[in-house]
Amino acid sequence: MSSGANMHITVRLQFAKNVASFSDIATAIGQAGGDIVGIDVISSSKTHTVRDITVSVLDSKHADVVVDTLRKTSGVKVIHVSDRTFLMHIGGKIEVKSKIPIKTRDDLARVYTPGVARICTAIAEDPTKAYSLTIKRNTVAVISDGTAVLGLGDVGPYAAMPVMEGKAMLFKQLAGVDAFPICLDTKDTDEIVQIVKAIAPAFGGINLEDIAAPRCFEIEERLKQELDIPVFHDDQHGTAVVLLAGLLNALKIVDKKIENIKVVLTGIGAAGIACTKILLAAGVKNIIGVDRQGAIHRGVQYDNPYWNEYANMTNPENISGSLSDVIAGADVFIGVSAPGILTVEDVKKMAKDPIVFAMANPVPEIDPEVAEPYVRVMATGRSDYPNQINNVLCFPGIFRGALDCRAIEINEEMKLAAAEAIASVVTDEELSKHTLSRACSTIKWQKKCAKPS
Ligand SMILES: NC(=O)C1=CN([C@@H]2O[C@H](COP(=O)(O)OP(=O)(O)OC[C@H]3O[C@@H](n4cnc5c(N)ncnc54)[C@H](O)[C@@H]3O)[C@@H](O)[C@H]2O)C=CC1
Ligand SMILES: CC(=O)C(=O)O
Ligand SMILES: [Mg+2]
Repeated sequence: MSSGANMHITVRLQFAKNVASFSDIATAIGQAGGDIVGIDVISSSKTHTVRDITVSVLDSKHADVVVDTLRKTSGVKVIHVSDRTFLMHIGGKIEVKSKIPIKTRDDLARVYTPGVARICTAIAEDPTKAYSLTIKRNTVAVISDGTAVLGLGDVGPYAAMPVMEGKAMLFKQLAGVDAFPICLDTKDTDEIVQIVKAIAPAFGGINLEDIAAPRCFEIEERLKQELDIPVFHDDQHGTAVVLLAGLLNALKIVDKKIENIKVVLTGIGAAGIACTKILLAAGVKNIIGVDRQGAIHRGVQYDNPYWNEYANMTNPENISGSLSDVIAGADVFIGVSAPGILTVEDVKKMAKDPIVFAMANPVPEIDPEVAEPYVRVMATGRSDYPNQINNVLCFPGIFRGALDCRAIEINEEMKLAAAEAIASVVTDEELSKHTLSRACSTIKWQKKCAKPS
């Protein structure tokens, strides 16, 4: 399955009018499996035409095939190839803007020295004034060490930036929260805790992102203890909230009760452990976690202490075996693990009306188009398929609520309330196997989360 969401390339071509026609070009692209979605004439002379042809392709390899085919077409010269997703990232995706124009010396004297000194003094005398006189009350730090970026793994702090910039955009656009991407060039737990504590005065909340398990658990716990602003590991709690929201709606479609279902969840890391905990809190009784070595069960001493704890709270029948073994009879599959690990054969073994949430990004555990004929409800984490179950449905709104009521934490009750609120955005009349969730719907429910803690 393609990892490039809706990948389009734009190829600028020059072709000699007496050698090649546009239909030759269209045929070449079609034969290479590309789909023309746009044509712009750039210039035309008696002998040559230059056109920008935008082509939908499956992925980067497929793009190379299309371009190679064009290069081999007689009379055609490829001038350059661009990718609209790359174009969107040139120079980064966000910027800082002033709220007040500085037009006069008087303005300057008030926003900056000497006027600003009186503001500093006021805050020094009463630090809570930082909430009214600085950006703190509406600003969140998006912190990553780049060790578990989407499902790409440890790609490092530089490569993590596009995701963190994207999260900052979503905070702003969906909930009006100002967010800064901060990617740290360290994997040391103590150092990360120390750095985040040291920068905390500027922020009203800390959103930890894409920090690998199990280190993420300690970092979050210590920061929660030591800071008086909400600290929220999005991959754990944002994911858990949206998963529960999606499941509540999916269960209505299949008419099953949460306490009766069997759930198999793959990927017992940051997202998987938090998803399991919220499902247990919501009433699921039978949940089996599967990681690379198979089902997590009691009777094994795992090196990962979180898995020993996991074995004690899940898998009531203490079943061992591979994903293919334990999936038999499951009502729900939840994947927060790795691409392509669920097969159609596995899905066929599930109970009647299977619910499959293949949430790994960017490539899910099963291609939704392959799974679709065998499942009742299918969801992924992607924006280019129906039923997006992605923490973007949660983190902007839950922080909006937390900042507005100046909450000092985001607790379990707030997460459950957020899940129910997100689920409720889709009304019973609208609910169908293709409208489980509504992406970008945080504005409507965020107010419900904004209760003082
Ligand atoms: N849709 C959404 O909103 C979200 C999706 N995710 C996705 O979930 C995945 C995991 O993310 P995190 O929990 O943050 O990472 P993590 O690194 O904390 O955990 C990943 C876990 O998956 C396990 N795993 C890897 N390959 C596996 C396989 N073949 N079979 C079974 N288990 C396997 C790893 O051993 C590890 O325990 C990523 O693909 C990520 O993009 C994560 C957060 C939100
Ligand atoms: C969506 C997200 O946070 C992830 O895949 O890591
Ligand atoms: Mg993430």
